[in-house]
Order: sequence, then structure tokens, then C-alpha cells
Amino acid sequence: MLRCLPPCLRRALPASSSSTSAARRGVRLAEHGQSPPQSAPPPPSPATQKDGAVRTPGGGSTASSLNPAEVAHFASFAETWWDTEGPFKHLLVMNPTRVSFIRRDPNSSKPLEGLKIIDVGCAAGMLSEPLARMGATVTGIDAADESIKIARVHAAAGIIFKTLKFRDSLSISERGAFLLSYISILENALVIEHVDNPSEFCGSLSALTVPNGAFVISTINRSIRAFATMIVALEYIFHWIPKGTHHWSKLVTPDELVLMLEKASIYVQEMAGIGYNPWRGDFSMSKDTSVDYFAYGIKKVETPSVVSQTQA
Ligand SMILES: C[S@@+](CC[C@H](N)C(=O)[O-])C[C@H]1O[C@@H](n2cnc3c(N)ncnc32)[C@H](O)[C@@H]1O
Repeated sequence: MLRCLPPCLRRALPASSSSTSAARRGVRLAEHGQSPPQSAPPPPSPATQKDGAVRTPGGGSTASSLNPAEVAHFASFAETWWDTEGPFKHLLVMNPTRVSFIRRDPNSSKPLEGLKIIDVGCAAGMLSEPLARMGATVTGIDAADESIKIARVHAAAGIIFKTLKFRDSLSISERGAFLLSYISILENALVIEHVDNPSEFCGSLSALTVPNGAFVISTINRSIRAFATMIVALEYIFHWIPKGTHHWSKLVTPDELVLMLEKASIYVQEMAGIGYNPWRGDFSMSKDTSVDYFAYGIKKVETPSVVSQTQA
């Protein structure tokens, strides 16, 4: 089957079916009846900030999951994030559906009033802005300064100053202060498929989430259907998304995501798919998680039981 594909698409696929991205991630796949990892990945190269802090969203990790090539790719499109005819217009089209997964109460105009949200990998704030408009106090973080600059300008034009802020990262000392004042929800849309070590990335996201805080993440499944639609059709046939944006081997299956989050003390309570209707040209929530999907979870941190406290 691979021979039928053009060389650029063959490169987008993993070298063999056994070299799944899970091999790189060290996820306990054997428990789920899948092949165990075959080889370890090369160590990711940490990207440090001017102040020396490692530039993961968590800011507290010693090794970075940040992939500089991925960040540079998105930074080169920073000017186009809000363009309704631009290369990432599908994110804007998806917004009402994505927001419906987070908003919960469809009858309230400010359903997120009183909530504090961190939007990790916010780009130019395409999702941060609607969340702020629904009453949340939102901090958008992105590794690409170029996107953060656009986010600030765009938000200022829409006059959402007080409840919406953008940062290009959090340093370790800031993170402590942040956790005291934050978070109700940590939100991470379509980023995990662009990092080098998703398991570690989940750890960084969890570090930013307070105990009992809500956690919302969306990503793309590593399925044949996602390969056919997101990569072959959208990148190479219809040119909706810039070529090379998605790498099949970096996509994450729902099972893998659940395990990685569990390792990071986040327990998934709900999953939903996002379906595209080509006739209407819009998206809607669905039960089908084979391409784009959302997960909602809660961070739980075990406290020592009364018995062990007494024994100690
Ligand atoms: C596909 S865009 C998603 C934008 C936005 N979340 C949305 O869904 O509308 C991915 C974004 O993640 C950012 N990103 C990638 N790796 C990151 C990391 N390790 N930390 C923070 N941001 C990262 C990129 O710069 C890019 O803006």
C-alpha cells in the first residue's frame, strides 16, 4: 500500500507499523494488547529561554518536550491565525463546536463566569478569546512569541483587556505564584501532537493544574482515517492545511492519551469526537473519536490515608 503513496506522504508515515509513536512515548501499551516499544527515541534537545528556564508550558520540567521545528512552523503562519480564508481557517470554523464542549451550560450567556483557564498552545488566542467572552479569566500561553504578539493585538482590538492575558511561557518561579491564584480549567487544544515527548508534556500540563482542577485536551487520533483525511486529503489534495503540519507517527490514540494522563494524575471522565460535515462545511460533536477528539478529566492527587498517617 505504501508504494501507491507519493514520497512526501510515505515520509509522513512511520517506518514500520511496529515503530508507533507509542514506542517513543514509553506508554504501557502491552496492557492494552498492543506491541511493546521497540526502540528508545533520541533525547529531546531542551530549548531554553533567555532567563534559562526550560520552555515547556509547565516551566518546571528539566527536559523539554518542545520541538523547535514545530514551533517555527507555526510561528511562520502567525500572521494568518485569524484569517478566515487562511491556512488554519478550519480552527476558526471548529470554534463553536470546541467551545460547546467546554461551555457545558448552553443556556447561560456567561457560563464560564468565575472560572480561571489556562489555554496552553493558544497560538493567537482563537480559543482563548471566546472563552474569555463567556466570562472566564483566561491566560493564553504559546511557545511562539510571534503568535503571542498577534494574540495581544487581536484581543486589544476586541477590547477584552482585563480577563485575557497572553504569555510566551512561564518560568519556574512564576509557576508557583500561578498555581496559587489559578486554575479552574487547563485547556490544551491541538498541541500534544506537535511535541517531542507527549508523556512528559502531560506531566508539564498536570503540573499547571491544581488538585481537583478540570483538564480539557483535544488532539488527533493516530488512525488510518485520520491519516487519510487530515494528512492526505487536507494537506496534500485540498491544501486546506500547510503540508507537513501533521506527522502520523506523532498522533496520539485515545487509549494512549488516557494512560499518559493517568500517569500525570489526570483521570479522563469523558471523551467525544469532532465530526466534519463536508456538505454543510461545519463541525459537530460526535461519538466517533477516530479523527479529532476531545477529552475531559480531573486532576486527582492521592493524599496519604489516615491509617498510614497514624503509622508514620
Ligand atoms: C495547531 S496550533 C493550536 C492552536 C490553538 N490551540 C487552537 O487550537 O486554536 C498548535 C500551537 O501549539 C504551540 N506549541 C507547540 N508546542 C508547544 C509547547 N511545547 N508549548 C507551548 N506551545 C506549543 C505552537 O506554537 C502552536 O501555536
